[in-house]
Amino acid sequence: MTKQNVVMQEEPAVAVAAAAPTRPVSGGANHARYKKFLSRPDLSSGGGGGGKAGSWIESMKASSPTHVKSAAARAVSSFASHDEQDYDGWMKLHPSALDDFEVLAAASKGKQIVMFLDYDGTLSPIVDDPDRAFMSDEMREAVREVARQFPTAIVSGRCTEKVTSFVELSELYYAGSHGMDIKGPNDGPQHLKAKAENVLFQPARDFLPMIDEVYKHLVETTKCIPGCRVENNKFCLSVHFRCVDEKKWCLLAEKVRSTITDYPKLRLTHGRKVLEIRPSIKWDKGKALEFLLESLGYDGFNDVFPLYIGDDRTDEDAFKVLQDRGQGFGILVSTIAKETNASFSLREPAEVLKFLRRIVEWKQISMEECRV
Ligand SMILES: O=P(O)(O)OC[C@H]1O[C@H](O[C@H]2O[C@H](CO)[C@@H](O)[C@H](O)[C@H]2O)[C@H](O)[C@@H](O)[C@@H]1O
Repeated sequence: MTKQNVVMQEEPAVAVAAAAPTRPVSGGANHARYKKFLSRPDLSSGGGGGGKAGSWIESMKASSPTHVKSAAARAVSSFASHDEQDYDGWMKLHPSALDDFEVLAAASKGKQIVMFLDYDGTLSPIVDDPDRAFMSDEMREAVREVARQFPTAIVSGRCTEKVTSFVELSELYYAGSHGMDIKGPNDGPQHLKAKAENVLFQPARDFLPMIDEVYKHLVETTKCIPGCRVENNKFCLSVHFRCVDEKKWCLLAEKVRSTITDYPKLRLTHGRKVLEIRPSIKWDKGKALEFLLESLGYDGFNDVFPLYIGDDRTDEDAFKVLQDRGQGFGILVSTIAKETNASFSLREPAEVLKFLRRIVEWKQISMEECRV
């Protein structure tokens, strides 16, 4: 494997899209159940192509430097020591899920844990090339063990096919394209497979031709910008600027802005060094979490305990759902202090690995104790 530039820390930008009228869309056997969410405009954001490229640039710049600062470089900079102070205060509000594991375990005692895992920056480190964001074999093994103990879903901005090919575990649920492409496991115990058939859901299916058209247009118009990369995530698009010279960000923002101006049914959000274009439907990772809980038969039950681990701004929708339901916990993966709806934190994928191993071990011990 080629050595990748692993990114240590970043500040995510805020979402800056605008409301656009949406049309009802269809998508799979579960469409009727979730129709109520689909015809509403997304009021949390701005408008299709509306807004000025300048404000986009501010959001793009709110991210950390394009390339990684090494741990050593951070250690010697005064910026790092100031940051560390902020981080210590923040950690009091969002304690480490490893250090406070017992608190978390006690809260879930006697309840059915359901595990939700983001992919990039959570199970795999952030690297320059999105096609090479592989997860380690140890991580895969840990996720496999987790799925043996608890229903487990991967919730990602990537298209379901791509994230499935990275994770390579057929016993999981997958919610790709920011939750707009949900499918159940192909594998596993019969009772889970039966439930899985109820899970296929694609609320933005009508947008496929539009997304394809915009993808082709963006590939064409951004090809003059070195380092820019447009990724087709099936129901949404990612325009990566991690490897674009900062001097060209304005040009890139303008090209993306002018493209989506022609598509008022699309909206723009920001991720980690990425502009994300998606349908203006009221559907996100939080809605996907609720959908999966309901499909698994846990809706309305007090004895279910969802855990959601993620690093990105798009994961906040899921953290918020858990906070509003007063159920389970969100765990934010971050090495810096950030505003979040998550209750706990972990610093990086290496800590996620430790946490996953720990929860499996805890579950096995609890089961042993029940037997004796
Ligand atoms: O929801 P996620 O699973 O976290 O997916 C969000 C985006 O992740 C990927 O981009 C990010 O990771 C890349 C690889 O480390 C990195 O190069 C890029 O800068 C990050 O934004 C993925 O490529 C996107 O399509 C996802 O939307």
